[in-house]
Amino acid sequence: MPRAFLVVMDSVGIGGAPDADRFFNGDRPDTGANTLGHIAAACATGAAEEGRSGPLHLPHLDALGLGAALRLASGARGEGLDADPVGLWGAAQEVSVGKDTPSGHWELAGLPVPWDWSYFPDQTPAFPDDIVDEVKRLAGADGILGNCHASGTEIIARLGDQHQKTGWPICYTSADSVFQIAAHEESFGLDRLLQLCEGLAPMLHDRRVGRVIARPFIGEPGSYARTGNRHDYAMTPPAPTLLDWAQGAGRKTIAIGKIRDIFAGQGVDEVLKGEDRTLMAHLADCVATAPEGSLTFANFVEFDSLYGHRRDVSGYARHLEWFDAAIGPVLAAMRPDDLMILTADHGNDPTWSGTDHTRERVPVLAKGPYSGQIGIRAFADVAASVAAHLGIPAKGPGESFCEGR
Ligand SMILES: O=P(O)(O)O[C@H]1O[C@H](CO)[C@@H](O)[C@H]1O
Ligand SMILES: [Mn+2]
Ligand SMILES: [Mn+2]
Repeated sequence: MPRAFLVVMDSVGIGGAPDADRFFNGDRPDTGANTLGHIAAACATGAAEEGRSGPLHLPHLDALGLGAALRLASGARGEGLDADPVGLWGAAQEVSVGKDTPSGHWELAGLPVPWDWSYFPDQTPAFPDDIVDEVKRLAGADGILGNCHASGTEIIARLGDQHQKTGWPICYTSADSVFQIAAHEESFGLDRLLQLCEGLAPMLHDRRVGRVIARPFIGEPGSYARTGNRHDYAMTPPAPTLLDWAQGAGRKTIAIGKIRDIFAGQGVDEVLKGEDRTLMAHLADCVATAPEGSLTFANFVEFDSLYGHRRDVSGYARHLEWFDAAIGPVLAAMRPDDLMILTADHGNDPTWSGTDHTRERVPVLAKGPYSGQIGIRAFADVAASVAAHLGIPAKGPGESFCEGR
């Protein structure tokens, strides 16, 4: 029975979104943002030489059509990405009115977000008093720190010391629909932070704030570092997604990385977590051993969290090159009737101003028993195509691009 592997390279956008002018980093619209295109250009001009060198080298992804998808989506020629695609390839654009991770993943899974998320204004204080009061009550603290838009690494460097002295949680947000709480794992306590976030989440979900995110960190003043114990408390998807369709059809569903959190556990049978390098080993194991008819859904977050938000062009290029080298043997180990789709959920152009995601089209690259160009599709077509390949009913608005190919 055919198996499917849906792999999201978090934030690997390819520009060209027709509605980019309606999304912002600070005051600057996202018009012209192009994560892959600008990284490739920086590499070609010698502007991304930390820990790597020269033109962007992605032979496996390019053979699947990454460079061709970039040209199709945005008209940009990615220097070094010139292969003639061998598989099924194209691009997709989002309709949900959010450039965040849940919006992108839900829509890829066949569920465009049917509402506008709530966002907090880019001002200080950013949060209304009743939310602040609830945080204080749940934390047993007399106040909060932050209460503003911020980058997570910058705000713990700035306020970590004060946090340790007062015991007040550091609360911040971004251009996404998120309420983030940073606290020291030892002086504040990891369990206490997780309980705080879990307790606060229902109030914020009721207001259509998509996620409350625990951001634990360790260390001393001047050397604070975030840990892998981040936890997202996300709103439950308002309707079944590809994961539920597959599970409902009796298929095994395996979530690699953040997928369970993004879907609030809905439709997930098994969870495999870790850093991206560990996740690639999990993906390889799933290709080797996942049962007939199963769906494996993976998210590789470090493109976004370690490099995109940090506006680290060399780091992003390094991670792309690591991913490309590591995915090669995984692709080679697939069975003839397997389908693997490699795509992304939004952009996060590391050459752009600000530290937020960028509205972009995304690549859709597939290895499996299909080939050809699929054009510029809807995100939801990915779910419909996976469902068609698995031979299960699709319940979303998408159309399969596998049919007849
Ligand atoms: O700057 P950090 O804390 O990494 O935050 C980023 O991560 C959040 C959730 O993915 C985004 O909304 C963005 O704010
Ligand atoms: Mn994302
Ligand atoms: Mn992000």
